[in-house]
Amino acid sequence: MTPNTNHYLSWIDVDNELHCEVLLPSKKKITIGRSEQADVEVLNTSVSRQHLELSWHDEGLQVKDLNSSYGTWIDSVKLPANEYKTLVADSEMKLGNLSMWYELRRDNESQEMFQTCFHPPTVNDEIELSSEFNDFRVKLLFLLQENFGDNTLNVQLIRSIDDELYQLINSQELRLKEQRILNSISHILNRSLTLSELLKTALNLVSKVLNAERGFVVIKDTNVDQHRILALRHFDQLNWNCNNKTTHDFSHALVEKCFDQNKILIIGDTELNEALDDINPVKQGGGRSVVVIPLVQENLVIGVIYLDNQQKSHNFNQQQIPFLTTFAAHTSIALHNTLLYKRAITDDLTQLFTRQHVDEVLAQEIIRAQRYQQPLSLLILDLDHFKRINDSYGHTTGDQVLQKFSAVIKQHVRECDLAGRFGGEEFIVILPDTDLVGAHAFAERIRKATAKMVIVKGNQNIKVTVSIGAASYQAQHEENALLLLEDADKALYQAKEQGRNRTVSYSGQHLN
Ligand SMILES: Nc1nc2c(ncn2[C@@H]2O[C@H](COP(=O)(O)OP(=O)(O)OP(=O)(O)O)[C@@H](O)[C@H]2O)c(=O)[nH]1
Repeated sequence: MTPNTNHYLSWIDVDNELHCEVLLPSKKKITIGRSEQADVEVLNTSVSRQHLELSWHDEGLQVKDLNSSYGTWIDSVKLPANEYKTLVADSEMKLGNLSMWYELRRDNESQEMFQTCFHPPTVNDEIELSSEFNDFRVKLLFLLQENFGDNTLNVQLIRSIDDELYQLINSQELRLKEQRILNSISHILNRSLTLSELLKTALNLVSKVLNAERGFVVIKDTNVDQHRILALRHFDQLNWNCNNKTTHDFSHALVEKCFDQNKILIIGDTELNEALDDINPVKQGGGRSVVVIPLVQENLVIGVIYLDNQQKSHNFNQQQIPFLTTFAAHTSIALHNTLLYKRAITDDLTQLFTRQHVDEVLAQEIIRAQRYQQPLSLLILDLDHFKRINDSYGHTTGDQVLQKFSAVIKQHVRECDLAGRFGGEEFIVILPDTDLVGAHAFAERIRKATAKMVIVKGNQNIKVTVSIGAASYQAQHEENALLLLEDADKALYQAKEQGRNRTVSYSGQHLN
């Protein structure tokens, strides 16, 4: 983690408001408590006025309980007061009876680090609600007994009214709790997330709410008519191959069924389900109780969430279907929006980012490089004599070359880099946190891999080379992305001039 990038703590309160506090670099410490003096004010009676301190250390985010009355727990272990403990992602933090989920994620587009704490409704609210309802129940029971409870029939009638009232209160409380969780989930999912972030977040949230041990999300990739796993939770890496339908893999079979049938499937106990005997679920790595949830767009299943609990029978049940249906609808809408956005910023032919998106990201990266004085480099890559390929083998083969070259770029970039098609046979790679020496070395790796690339056309092997211009952000560029692009372009021109199939780094000086 780089100390200069922005780090945020964000959380959603019971009124469904999203709050955000910048931690680093402006603030190294924040406090959570019930008083106005705390940086994060949480209104819950089991939270002390100054309850907890969060601070950044080299190892990451650390928590310290400030000698609170009701205590702080991380994953059910109580923290000793005034001692630091490193918080790992995906853990549950309890301040008194207020539960918060801690989640760490990096925003791929802005490269900023977010700390996300999500908390479901406070326990206190539910206690207050149920005690009010129960008070009413007791008073009603007393009144009925006093006025009508003089014979056995009436006593039985009063008891059955009370039973019904009790069931009603319980189910209303459950609905209320689910509604609040759904609101929070929808709020979180509607933040602009990348596809894999969105699916991981949805998977984590629904797993926590339903007490699922493991899960994964499969998405239908319409381009290649295949299913791809985009999020895994406590599952070993799965090799998903939808053509291999003969496999007796339990989870695969159920997910395929969900894709076909477009409905939520709940199996309370796989060992008791006779229809599944031949699959032998537990041995084949499936769970004891399982649920699969379709994500739907215009009546077509575009993805499936699989959840299971390996030990516990009936962890999932039919009463959860209304909750799951609404959850699936929220997630499907967020997924649809994310896919639309992804399509808009992706070049059809190469599946790299579009020029417009690259321009936007470059402008943000330049601002960040300037503000935090971090290195930033840029490559412009141009295939050599590409016109000859088109002229000799035709435009379709030219397109295949562009696709294969794009795949080479994709194989080499890191998660935080951004590769785009700049137009025609010209490409661009933005390299955050990389100086000119690093950018040159990276460019050379791509250049060499491109020279080894072979495109087979009939009995001919087509080979191409690439020329690359590299440039790095300098203070004199200020916030002007065009100046940096011009430097990289000048370097590319020199690479072409010097005979192609080479990388040139821009070495010119900028004068104020
Ligand atoms: N197949 C295909 N060709 C394209 C595409 N976009 C641009 N081109 C072609 O790419 C070629 C670029 O040619 P030039 O700009 O002369 O460059 P070059 O032949 O690569 O020569 P140098 O860059 O100087 O090494 C042109 O023939 C364009 O028609 C595309 O999407 N598909």
